[in-house]
Amino acid sequence: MTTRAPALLVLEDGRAFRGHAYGADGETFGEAVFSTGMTGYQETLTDPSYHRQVVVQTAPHIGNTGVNDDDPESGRIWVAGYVVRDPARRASSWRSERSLDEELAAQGVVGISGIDTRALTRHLRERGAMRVGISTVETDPDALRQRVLDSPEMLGADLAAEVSTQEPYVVPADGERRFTVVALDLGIKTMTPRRMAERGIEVHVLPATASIDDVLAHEPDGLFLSNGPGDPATADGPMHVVQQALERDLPFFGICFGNQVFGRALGFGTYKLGYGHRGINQPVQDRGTGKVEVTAHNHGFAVDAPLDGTTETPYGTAEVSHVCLNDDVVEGLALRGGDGRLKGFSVQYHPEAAAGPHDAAYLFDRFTDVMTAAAAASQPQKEA
Ligand SMILES: NC(=O)CC[C@H](N)C(=O)O
Repeated sequence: MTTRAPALLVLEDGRAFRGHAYGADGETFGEAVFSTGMTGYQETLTDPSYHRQVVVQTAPHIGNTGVNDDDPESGRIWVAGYVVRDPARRASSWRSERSLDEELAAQGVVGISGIDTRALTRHLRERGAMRVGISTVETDPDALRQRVLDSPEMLGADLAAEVSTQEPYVVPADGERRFTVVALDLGIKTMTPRRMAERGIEVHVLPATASIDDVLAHEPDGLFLSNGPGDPATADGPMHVVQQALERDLPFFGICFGNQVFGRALGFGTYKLGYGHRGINQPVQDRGTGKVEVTAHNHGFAVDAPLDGTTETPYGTAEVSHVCLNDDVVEGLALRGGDGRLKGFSVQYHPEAAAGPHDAAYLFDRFTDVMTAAAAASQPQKEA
């Protein structure tokens, strides 16, 4: 690979790095975040939750296994920009169909290579996630910084509708259908409905703007809310759908953005983390069983709920079910009815694990358990 043209990266606080063009030429802006995953760059790039974020990979070699058409988590690359230390000079994998550099260029994604990603990551850890610009056309850091300061912030960004499907679609159950679930697409990853389909769930994926009537029209056994980009404090529409579903005792499961929206529906607040959790080896404890699972994360916001004790809500009793052992951030919520039955739950991390470890796959089984128990509870009681 020949050395590409110079490129410039400038953070909103003025720190600048010089490297080389990677992917498309041009200029891009977004929120600078780092991901510590050693594998799974294709899944990272195509995760809609990264919309408007510039991802810094801490793994120094990126692109080694090229790009294939099987692993993407959506129909396109969503990251606003891509920052790597040392791109692979050639891709080597029997599954590879083209190089990552070619793919980024074909999809118009501006990147930068050859910069000290360790120094950049340490800077973001100390100062927090912040806006950034990458340019292959601007050489003056002050001029680029001015444009970074003019670009939109992540706090207050309402982005789910920008990545959501326009039209409803169905992912059929593998084998016999056991349950029907409506999934609100706030930025859903391909692997999530697949994990449900494997368990006999037929998934009706609806746009982020769907109403409770749209949901109920499918006569679902449960409601699911997906991951997604932006600030959960803006997601009022989906939050009302969750509240109306809980009023009707519809079993609920949420992942990531879905966990944050569930938290808001239960009356908790959300807040922005300093630099977030992004990687595939984050330790989380399931407080019900005491077990620790190694999990995949991608979140910059979190739910503000008390770690100890329970909270009474209009829909039942809520508690924090999972916690991150690195920093005590809330990683899951559980809602129980008066009889102690689990009515709904959610996690801040990624049990679909694309990419990542499969420790948390049991949560999809838990969803089928909740739907089974709800169906049993709604059966008319037999005469004694
Ligand atoms: N992966 C997600 O769903 C991310 C949720 C939210 N946008 C956050 O950054 O916290």
